[in-house]
Amino acid sequence: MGKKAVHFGAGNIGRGFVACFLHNSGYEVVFADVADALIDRINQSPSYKVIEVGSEGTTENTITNYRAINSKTHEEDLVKEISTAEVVTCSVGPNILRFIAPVIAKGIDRRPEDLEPLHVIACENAIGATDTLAEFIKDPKNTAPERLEDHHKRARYANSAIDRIVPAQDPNAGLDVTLEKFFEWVVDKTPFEDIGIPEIEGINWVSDLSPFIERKLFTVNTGHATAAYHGYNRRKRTVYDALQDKQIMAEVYGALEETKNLIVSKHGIDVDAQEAYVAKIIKRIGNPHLEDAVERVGRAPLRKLSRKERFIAPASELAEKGESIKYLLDAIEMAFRFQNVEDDEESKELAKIMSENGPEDVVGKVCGIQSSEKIFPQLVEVVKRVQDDSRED
Ligand SMILES: NC(=O)c1ccc[n+]([C@@H]2O[C@H](COP(=O)([O-])OP(=O)(O)OC[C@H]3O[C@@H](n4cnc5c(N)ncnc54)[C@H](O)[C@@H]3O)[C@@H](O)[C@H]2O)c1
Ligand SMILES: O=P(O)(O)OC[C@@H](O)[C@@H](O)[C@H](O)[C@H](O)CO
Repeated sequence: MGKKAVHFGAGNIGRGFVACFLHNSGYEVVFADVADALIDRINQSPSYKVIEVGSEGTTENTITNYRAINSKTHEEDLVKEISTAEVVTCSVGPNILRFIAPVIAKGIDRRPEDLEPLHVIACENAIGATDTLAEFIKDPKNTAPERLEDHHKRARYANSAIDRIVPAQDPNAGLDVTLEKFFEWVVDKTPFEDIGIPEIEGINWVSDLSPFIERKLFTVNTGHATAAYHGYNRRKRTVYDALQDKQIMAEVYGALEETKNLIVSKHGIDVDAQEAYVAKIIKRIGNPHLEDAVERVGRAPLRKLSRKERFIAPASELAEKGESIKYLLDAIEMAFRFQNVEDDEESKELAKIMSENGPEDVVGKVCGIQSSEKIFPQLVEVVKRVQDDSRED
């Protein structure tokens, strides 16, 4: 039997990056998703294309050898697939991990004793996403407590950092995915050391993931979101359009200068290396060949304004050290102004929270920051300004 991987979330990063790398490494990919039309299309199309675009030209990769299963309506079929797969990956969004955990738990529980443990790698923009998924899987609601003692013989969990810009796709593109050429997929190898790492070409296996995920989230995603939120508030359509505005570009540089101070001091990363990384990221997010709408990059503002995320995590740590966070606060203000955006439930929920709570409560509820923390009064000022402006409108 050939190698098999189950991938949850057949969306942009799922089809365009994770499944592409699994396929190129010889895996059959079983997609698990909940969108019927997408599942039907996958099962009816023997191949799709991954199209890399950039200043160096365009290259195409053809992906084959896959199937798709609806994880809601065909749970038993999926449990069987998971029980015999070598790898389970996911790119569903950090808030969806709790919903995919039950079926993965059942698949793990059913795993035959003669198989190596399942390798589980969550590919989300979040610190410790695989740990979060593992906690849901091991929750007594999903795995019987008496099965936990030897659970490690059936599954192992490795955190990862995944980086490749995949914009929302043209609705007429079918399953094809257009994305940037650059990619980085870094995975913690330590949970797999005694059982062997899965052979997936392109993964950088490391012993300490923390510098990689923080550098990625607090540079790529902080810069990206800064451009998107300023861009949205100045009626720019794409991140590229936003970066053509000199003031927005200055805000992005400013925010990344601030996070650089944290990344360099916290992880011992060389200043020159971080500056080169920042320059490369600004070029990547400003890729004129990617039509990356500010609404996609700014999506889910409650998640992006939460405690461990791209703005509040670095800004709160910098504030505790007495360092400047002016540009991060500007971006946070723009994120609080990202309200009632079409098709973005969190932006609607944000508007509701802003209209029903005082600024101190908003900072606690949305950012998870306590009044004893140094950043608290600065965040309260930001929220108050946004609330005052909405009342005037
Ligand atoms: N797009 C990018 O540039 C990029 C890059 C790196 C990381 N990521 C991360 O990857 C994740 C997915 O992002 P995306 O851009 O691919 O989003 P997307 O919306 O294109 O894809 C998400 C997919 O998950 C599916 N899904 C939703 N609920 C599900 C469930 N309960 N079970 C199974 N599938 C379910 C959706 O139907 C959709 O197909 C996010 O965490 C994102 O931060 C995205
Ligand atoms: O996926 P999100 O919502 O966490 O963030 C939006 C973008 O910044 C993100 O998808 C980037 O394109 C990606 O992280 C690049 O690696």
